[in-house]
Amino acid sequence: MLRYIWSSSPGWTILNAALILIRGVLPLFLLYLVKLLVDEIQTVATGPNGEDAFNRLLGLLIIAAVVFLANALSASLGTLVRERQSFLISDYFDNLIHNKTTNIEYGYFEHPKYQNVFFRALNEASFRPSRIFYGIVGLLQNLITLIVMGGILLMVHWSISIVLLVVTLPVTAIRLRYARSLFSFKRKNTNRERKVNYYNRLLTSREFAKELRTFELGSLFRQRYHEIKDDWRQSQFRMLRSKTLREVAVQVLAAIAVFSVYGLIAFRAFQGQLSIGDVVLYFMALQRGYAYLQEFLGRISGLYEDSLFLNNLFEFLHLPEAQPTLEENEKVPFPARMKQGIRLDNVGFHYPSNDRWILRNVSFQINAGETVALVGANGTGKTTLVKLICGLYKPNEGKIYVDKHPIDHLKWKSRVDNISVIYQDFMLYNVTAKENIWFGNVRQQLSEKNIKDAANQAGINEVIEEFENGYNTTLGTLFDDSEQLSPGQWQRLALARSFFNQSQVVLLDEPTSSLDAFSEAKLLNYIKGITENRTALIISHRLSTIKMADRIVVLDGENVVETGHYRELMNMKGHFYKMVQSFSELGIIR
Ligand SMILES: Nc1ncnc2c1ncn2[C@@H]1O[C@H](COP(=O)(O)OP(=O)(O)OP(=O)(O)O)[C@@H](O)[C@H]1O
Repeated sequence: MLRYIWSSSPGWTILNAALILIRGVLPLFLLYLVKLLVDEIQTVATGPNGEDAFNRLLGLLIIAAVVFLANALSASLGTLVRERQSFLISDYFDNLIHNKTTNIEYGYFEHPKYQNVFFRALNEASFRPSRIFYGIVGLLQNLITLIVMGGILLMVHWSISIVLLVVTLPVTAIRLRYARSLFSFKRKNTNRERKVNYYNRLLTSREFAKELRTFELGSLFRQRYHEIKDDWRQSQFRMLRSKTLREVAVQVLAAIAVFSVYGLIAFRAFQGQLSIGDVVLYFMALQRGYAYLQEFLGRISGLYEDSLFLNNLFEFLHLPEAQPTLEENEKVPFPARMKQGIRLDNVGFHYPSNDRWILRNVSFQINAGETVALVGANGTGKTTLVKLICGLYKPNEGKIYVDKHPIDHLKWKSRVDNISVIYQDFMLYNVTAKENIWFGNVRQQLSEKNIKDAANQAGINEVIEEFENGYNTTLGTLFDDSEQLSPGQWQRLALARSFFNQSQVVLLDEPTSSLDAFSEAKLLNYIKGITENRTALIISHRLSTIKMADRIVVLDGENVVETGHYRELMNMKGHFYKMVQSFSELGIIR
């Protein structure tokens, strides 16, 4: 991190170091000038040669004013420089985090065990690194001041510095202990803290606002929020209270020790060993020295606390990444023109969070150029299968092939270019309509014509063109001058995204679930057109969509139970037939 700061802005770093030095020394210089001033005032007031002494006094006053101003200016400049450098630190950590979140396996995001790690790291990451930086700068500044201040106090008596150190150490020990307990308390209670955050989100964010009102869930959620929060806050408060009580006890002892030293200085002044200027200097040095020492040790405990919390960030940054089966340069590109298609060979899969098999011994082929409909009751693993083909998860057993190549032997980028997908929970990007479609493949030119073609194929062109800013309209409800689409229109936009990507394979997970019958009929024609030259896997509960497929693969209880064309399967009067019968009675398959 320090190397990054230095290499990004050596000039600012040097300025910062110079300011640390100046800000460390100037207050002491000012203190010394005050002593000289007091002595000089005494001389002017009592001495015979008034004019000379008065000129010296004036000179000292001017120097003190300049030092005072320099001290104030260096404080303002210091804030500016530190702020500038803290931007760099926050950029540095943002880069580390974003690099990790975009590259770790997708599975981490769906695994409850890792939600705590994510929460702890990302919650603290926004401010801890900058705070550590501020802490180190302050610590260095304090250290310089303290060394010189210690020297001044040594002039009074060697024991004063030691007394100050001894009386401030117990408070520091108490704070360090508290930092450690707070850290382990927060780690142990991450789940509770996440729950509090969750209920807060339920109460405050847009996505829940509709149901919150229609089901009148507000007071229930508020009650739960407070129950968890109060309990958690009380435990935290108890820890804080015990720390404060201990601190108060040692502060009383510290005050007694400090005032004994004041007494010692006064005693030596009475004995005529110190001038009034000396007394002022020592009194101020003692008072400031004590304050600086407290600040210094406070910063040490603050830094200790911040560094403990930084462990959370490192825990996240060190989450192990998947070992690729082959290095990227050993992988082969996706076939320029697929010949055999996609083949699943005895695929078995369970999610990392548990051992329950979702798919077992699943074998079937999607021939090149063929459209296959994957059907099955809810929860039979259809979406999971899409995630496996997209490479979000790896099968625990068996393999998936593209032609003769195991799918994980294909170069990742060529895989992304050649397999486009619409997930069941596709994203609603709050960006322009144009970009929403272009996101289907950002490696392709953002050509207005191709975007419009894709929108036309998905039947969303007219809707977009009606907006005042056409394709440049920002969609959603998050930003000014946006236009919101209906769920069906969003779905068509998502389809346009996948049409924009001129991929060989399209995977559509319930692509027509939100469409009205008219749009669906129109869209099915488009899908037919689109899938004519492509290899397609469509998941759907809609009979109209299923019927369109060249072949149907029926999933049930972990594996494939039937495959064939719609007519064949209906004539077999097997699983699919029963499913169509019962589902159409229930209205699930339409
Ligand atoms: N991230 C996950 N972690 C653990 N289990 C999961 C996860 N995602 C899904 N499952 C489980 O896997 C099973 C299959 O889910 P999947 O979403 O693949 O079903 P589906 O056939 O697509 O269902 P639907 O028709 O409702 O869309 C379900 O029992 C579900 O509980």
